[in-house]
Amino acid sequence: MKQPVRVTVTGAAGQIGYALLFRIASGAMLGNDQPVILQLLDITPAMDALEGVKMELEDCAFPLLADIVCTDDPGTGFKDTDYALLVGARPRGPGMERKDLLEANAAIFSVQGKAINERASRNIKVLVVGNPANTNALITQRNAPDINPRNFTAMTRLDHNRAKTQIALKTGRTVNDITRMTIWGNHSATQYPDLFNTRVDGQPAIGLVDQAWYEETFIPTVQQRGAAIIKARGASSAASAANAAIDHMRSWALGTDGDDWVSMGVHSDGSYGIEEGLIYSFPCRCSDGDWSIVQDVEIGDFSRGKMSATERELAEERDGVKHLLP
Ligand SMILES: NC(=O)c1ccc[n+]([C@@H]2O[C@H](COP(=O)([O-])OP(=O)(O)OC[C@H]3O[C@@H](n4cnc5c(N)ncnc54)[C@H](O)[C@@H]3O)[C@@H](O)[C@H]2O)c1
Repeated sequence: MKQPVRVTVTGAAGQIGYALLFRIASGAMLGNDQPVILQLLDITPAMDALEGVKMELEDCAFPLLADIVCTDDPGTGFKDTDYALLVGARPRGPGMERKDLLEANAAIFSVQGKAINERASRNIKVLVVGNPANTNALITQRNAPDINPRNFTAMTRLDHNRAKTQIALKTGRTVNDITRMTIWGNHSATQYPDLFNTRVDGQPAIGLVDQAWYEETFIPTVQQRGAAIIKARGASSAASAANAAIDHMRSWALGTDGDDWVSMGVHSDGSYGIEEGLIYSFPCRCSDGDWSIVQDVEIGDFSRGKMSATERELAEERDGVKHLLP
């Protein structure tokens, strides 16, 4: 049996946490041979609820679950941790402007970045789920200057999975037939799901649908899916978000399949002309616990316009919290 690794989950008492922790403990994220120690971080008022989640985890008698730590102290939550899923975030309250939301989250993620810098494993892999995910990831990264900036990522895998299913449904195939999906940019309504490079059974997806459906139905459906779920369910997506977080970390830790790729919000190195340093979603392949941006993906004028729009939004979000970045 391998040595246990430490996995920190913030916002562990929330609804995504509830859909996430049991799957991490069962081996779905890091494999059936990898024991885990769960380090669960939430705020003080959530400690009773978190204790209840811990009791349920214990009651599952998961063979891979080596220990559970519950805490409201970031220093304890991130101590020696190998993987961190930053789910807890401040939701938008009534009358709250976008700027207020960015600032409230900047406060949370700067504290967590500092704790990661001081306490976590130097090889930590960080996934930010809490919104605005890309900018929260940037804030966390900037507050952890001793850790490689490539170790901080933001989740666009839910958008990626949504887009795969939408094109599979349209073309009468299954998700197994869909490869090379890409979500470019921000996890927001400006994200750009690219069908020019997606393959359906090896054929370019764009050739199987008409441009009007692509622009007027597919793109808005993927971009607005989160809002559609809130409207239908009366609560935001939780199980599908948890599933995407598992997929993201599993791909990063254990690798992507063959010549397929996945979408990850990662530190831009200037690829495709995207401003260096932004946390931007690119097509990525993973192996040996590392990711790389897939190069030479075809970019036409339509894609370029959409990629630039979502890049501009990310630059604006960053500028909105500039005074809070070290
Ligand atoms: N990237 C994506 O695709 C995606 C998808 C769905 C949801 N989300 C985001 O994920 C986040 C969590 O969603 P949820 O439905 O689980 O929300 P939730 O309100 O059910 O749970 C959030 C939890 O975070 C905790 N929390 C708040 N501040 C904290 C802090 N400073 N430290 C630790 N914990 C803290 C809260 O106490 C709560 O338990 C939201 O920001 C949501 O917008 C992202």
